Amino acid sequence: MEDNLPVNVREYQELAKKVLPKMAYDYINGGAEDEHTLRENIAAYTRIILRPRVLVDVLSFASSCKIEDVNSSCNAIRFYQLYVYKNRNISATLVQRAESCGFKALVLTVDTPMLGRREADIRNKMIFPRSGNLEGLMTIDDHDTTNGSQLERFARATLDPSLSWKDIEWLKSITSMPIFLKGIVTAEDELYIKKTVMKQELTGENENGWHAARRAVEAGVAGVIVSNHGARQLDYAPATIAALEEVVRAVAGALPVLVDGGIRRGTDVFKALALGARAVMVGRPVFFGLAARGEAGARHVIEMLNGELEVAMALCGCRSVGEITRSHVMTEGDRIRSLL
Ligand SMILES: Cc1cc2nc3c(=O)[nH]c(=O)nc-3n(C[C@H](O)[C@H](O)[C@H](O)COP(=O)(O)O)c2cc1C
Ligand SMILES: CCCCC(=O)C(=O)O
Repeated sequence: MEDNLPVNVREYQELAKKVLPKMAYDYINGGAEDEHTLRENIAAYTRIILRPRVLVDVLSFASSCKIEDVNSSCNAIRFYQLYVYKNRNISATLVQRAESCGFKALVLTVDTPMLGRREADIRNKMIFPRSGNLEGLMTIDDHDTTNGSQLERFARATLDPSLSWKDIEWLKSITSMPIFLKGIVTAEDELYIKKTVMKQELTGENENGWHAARRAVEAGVAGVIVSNHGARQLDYAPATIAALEEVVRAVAGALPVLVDGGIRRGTDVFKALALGARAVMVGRPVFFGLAARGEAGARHVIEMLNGELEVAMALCGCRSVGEITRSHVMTEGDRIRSLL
């Protein structure tokens, strides 16, 4: 066993910064433009306060809340994240490969019709490693390592900026995997999703009911992920934890809502669940763990978050994830409303 293992995500981040080449660390850690949303993704969590309950007998908490309950990146279930390329055949091939490998769901990233301006990458003349997945499917003719971000040029050449709702229909026609949409931060998008999904499947007899919505979900979009791409796309997009509740309300139980962005503590996971997320996803913490200590580091990061969540749950008086409720947190909005 190594001495002095990091005890939290921030310490993993410090280690990752020490061991990674600057270009790689900046690529992983950086966000778009002023990095306002990058800071906010984390800061918005710090403004949410927990409201613990005491004397509720939580001694059995260790058995009831595995990270699997809240994190879709566990070993057992794999989701395949998809970009839609200008050449649809490439995306179709990737989808079919994922399906035949046993991936359980597709995560379609919808916030990247083009790449956000990541200024650290532009400054570092970032070179990105060729994706093995695209071998034989795409030849990328870019030997220019002297100018700007190579990833940005790759994205401009290959990603389809005309991606739209009709492509969801196309995706559904080529796969039986459930499709999650990743990159939603407003109720307006949510309502559109709900309407589109429900229009196809609702019979009218039970238009507002859970059953109809569930049938719709089974047949259509399986869920949405409130995400701003780790603040790497549109700077000044809302912090995801601040956007979550608006989206959850708009969906009104018709679809599961997941969230990512800025989660660095078990208490952050707790806050996201309290505000209506069915599960959370983490990005950079896993990269930091991986960079610092390989697979063991990545695993440790997830275990630490799980351990922190268990403690937070126990101290808030929650014996299972299902016992975490909206009244266990106080947001800035709640504070303002309480003064009125
Ligand atoms: C280095 C790096 C690469 C990423 N690549 C992708 C990607 O290819 N597709 C995607 O949908 N999101 C990508 N993301 C965004 C993550 O999926 C996720 O939304 C984000 O990292 C969550 O925020 P967090 O890092 O604060 O946890 C990437 C993030 C990082 C840090
Ligand atoms: C084409 C972009 C792939 C990587 C990515 O999504 C990111 O760096 O955030």
